[in-house]
Amino acid sequence: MRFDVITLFPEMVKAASRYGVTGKAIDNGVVRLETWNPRDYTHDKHRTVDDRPYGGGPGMVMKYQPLFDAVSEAKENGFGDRAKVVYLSPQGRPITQSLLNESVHCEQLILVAGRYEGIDERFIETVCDEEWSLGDYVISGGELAALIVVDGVSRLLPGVLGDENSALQDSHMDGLLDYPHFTRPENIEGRVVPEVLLSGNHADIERWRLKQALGRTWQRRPELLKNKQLSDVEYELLQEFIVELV
Ligand SMILES: Nc1nonc1C(=O)N[C@H]1C[C@@H]1c1ccc(S(N)(=O)=O)cc1
Repeated sequence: MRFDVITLFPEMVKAASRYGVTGKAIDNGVVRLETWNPRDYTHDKHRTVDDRPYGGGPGMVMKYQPLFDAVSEAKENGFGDRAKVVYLSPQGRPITQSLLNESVHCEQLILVAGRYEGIDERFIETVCDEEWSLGDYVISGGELAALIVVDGVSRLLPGVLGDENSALQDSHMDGLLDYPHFTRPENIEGRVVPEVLLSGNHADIERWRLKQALGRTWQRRPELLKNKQLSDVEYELLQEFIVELV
């Protein structure tokens, strides 16, 4: 899979991609990451990428032409019109696990990281296929959002995490929050590891983990359960969790 990030700060993106899961995926060739700087596609001596907003108001807006040319180069260097162009902005579709799961099937994701107050609307309308958002807040640049997409999708690719299952068992992978995790020592200042996890009984452990995931989701993010059709076993486990609370 190929990611192309359109960014005024390519070094920021490249540096952050050298570590962890993304770095490993790039090193073993499962992922290719390229950056394209709109400033390299300007034609004036000041290498202008932004300008004042029509209608007045604070801040600057990123210009259409440098962005357009940078995306065109990324497409030409990649999979052409088979690439999906995504603009990262607070106006976009929330970046959730299901969005990341869907994106695993893309051959090339061109991620446009905005700066300033945003980008010329005509670029979004004519060049971008989709708009995605980290959440309902404004950060200084779309690069962090792009890096989250690169990391979140890369870890789902076969061979990246080593044991593909661990990505599938992640929190939110099945619409639930994760169960609690423990490692040595067994006792930390009197706080011990749940007995079931030391039993070696994998069926009991799996049941306990599912109960914890259901219970934590009910406690912390009940709205996630609205989208989930609980099986009889899951419903029973959640009831058990709630009863044990009181
Ligand atoms: N949240 C986010 N998820 O992804 N990117 C996010 C983000 O805040 N990017 C900001 C730098 C850029 C930006 C883009 C668009 C707008 S605007 N005018 O559309 O409000 C404001 C600020």
